[in-house]
Amino acid sequence: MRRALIAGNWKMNGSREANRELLDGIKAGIGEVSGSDLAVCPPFVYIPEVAEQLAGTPVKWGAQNVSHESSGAFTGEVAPAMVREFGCVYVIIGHSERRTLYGETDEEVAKKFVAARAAGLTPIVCVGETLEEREQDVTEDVVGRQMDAVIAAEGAAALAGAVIAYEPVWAIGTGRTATPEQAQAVHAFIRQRVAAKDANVAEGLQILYGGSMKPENAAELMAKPDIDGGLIGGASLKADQFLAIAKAAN
Ligand SMILES: O=C(CO)COP(=O)(O)O
Repeated sequence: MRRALIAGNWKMNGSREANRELLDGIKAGIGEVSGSDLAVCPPFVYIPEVAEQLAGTPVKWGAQNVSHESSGAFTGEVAPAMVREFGCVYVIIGHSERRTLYGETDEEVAKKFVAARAAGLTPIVCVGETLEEREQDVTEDVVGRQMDAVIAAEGAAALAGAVIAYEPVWAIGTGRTATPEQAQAVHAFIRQRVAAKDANVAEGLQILYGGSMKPENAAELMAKPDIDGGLIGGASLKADQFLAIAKAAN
């Protein structure tokens, strides 16, 4: 039985004050959540403060991106070991916003995956198709290609303990969620893609859904056999909504 993971991707949102309020709210309600792992991924600058505020709670934290380099003349970049030093357990890799707005390629994502693992981080690798790709009926080609790049980097065994997030680009921040059936179909495809190389790793792999997941649709999505949690954007900025989604995973 795979454990559920509910991870909040705060994106470029928050302030010291807003973060404290959000985390206080999460901490106050955490007692009612059982059976699933919780994590938040704030912007880099807030990580040390978030780490202090979450120390000793069951909520883990992570980064939204890292460099594939470990140190050196890479202005503006942050190395995996640096976020690890501040207690990050997770790092989101290859979010569609990074792929589309910052030109991250499958190869770049694969390199970041390798670097994150080498630093002891758990990568949450994002994959997903655009609306145009779905309409052209090439969702499996796109997601298969994105998965293959990561699998090819170090072999399927490297996915043991990693996390995949299926985030259809057309569902992110749009209020338009994939139906549980649409999501399940792609999740099953992803698991199958890994199983073709390593059945054990595929069986244990946490595959999250992301894209307008809300308290109202979370239970239905996570009831599907291959949906093991959520990567939450907007709803992770409200303690009550984030907790309600976590409870829906119970
Ligand atoms: O991109 C997402 C999480 O990484 C999803 O964002 P929303 O939940 O705001 O649609």
